[in-house]
Amino acid sequence: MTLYFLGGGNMAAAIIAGLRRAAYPHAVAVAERCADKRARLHAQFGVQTLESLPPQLHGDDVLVLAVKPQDMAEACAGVDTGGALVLSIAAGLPVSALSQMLGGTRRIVRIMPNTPAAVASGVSGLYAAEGASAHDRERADAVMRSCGECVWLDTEEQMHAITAVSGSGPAYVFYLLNALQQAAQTLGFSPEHAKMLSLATFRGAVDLAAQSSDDFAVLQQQVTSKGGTTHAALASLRRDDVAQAVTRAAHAAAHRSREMAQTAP
Ligand SMILES: NC(=O)C1=CN([C@@H]2O[C@H](COP(=O)(O)OP(=O)(O)OC[C@H]3O[C@@H](n4cnc5c(N)ncnc54)[C@H](O)[C@@H]3O)[C@@H](O)[C@H]2O)C=CC1
Ligand SMILES: O=C(O)[C@@H]1CCC=N1
Repeated sequence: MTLYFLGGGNMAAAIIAGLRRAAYPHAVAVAERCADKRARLHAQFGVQTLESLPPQLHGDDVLVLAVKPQDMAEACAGVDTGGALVLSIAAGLPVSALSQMLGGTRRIVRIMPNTPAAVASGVSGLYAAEGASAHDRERADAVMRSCGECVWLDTEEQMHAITAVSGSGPAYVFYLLNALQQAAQTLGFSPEHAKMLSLATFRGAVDLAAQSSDDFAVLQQQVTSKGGTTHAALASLRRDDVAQAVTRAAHAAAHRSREMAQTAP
């Protein structure tokens, strides 16, 4: 069995890094049209790289569709899956559209991973089409478990929500990290110290939250002295409606995912 990737960009590289760290036992090959990226993937991970997929895959192979949604129809044209299991990580593209692009195959699992897969700290939402067997689900789970946690979804509709929360989510965290770094610089720290302080604060808070049985709101209270500094900062965040802004951002992502599904070929 070979695990093929169609597209070797950011997300494919993150998954391959996770697979390598977890010593994934099967051969991995990447079809990537850009020669520079092929060379980088081969040098970094030792995977086989190809300009395009072989003329026909084997029934035991697994094909990961990892091109941008708008490139998917063109990339899939002429691909003969040979009955292989297809895993699509593309945002928005429904099983029905993917099946149509791949000559009617129903053996499809949709996956919404995230880039922390690269350090085995990812979380993936998975949804199995009706044509995928229990064994297919296990194989998809085995690929993504090597990159972090897996959450199986009951309906395809839930893919929009998981895309908005954990698929796009790392970008929200990097946005906030960057904002705290910028704030630290305006308070007089060098860029290096500002980066270290922001990162250590996020990491420490996440580690604490992960190891605590308290809700996030209780942990927040434990930092906040009456009339103190945190109280002043939180009052400012509330005035700026930051919690609502985060909700609006996640809903914008889910809305965009639905739009992409509606306009899929
Ligand atoms: N970047 C992220 O955080 C996440 C991305 N995704 C999904 O992953 C997919 C890929 O996204 P990225 O890796 O960010 O994009 P990317 O642009 O970094 O990678 C796509 C790669 O596909 C290659 N490609 C395009 N057409 C091709 C073809 N016909 N044959 C071979 N290679 C071809 C491109 O050269 C490029 O390297 C998208 O569908 C996206 O929705 C899902 C979850 C998270
Ligand atoms: O921005 C996107 O469309 C992709 C899907 C989730 C993260 N990146």
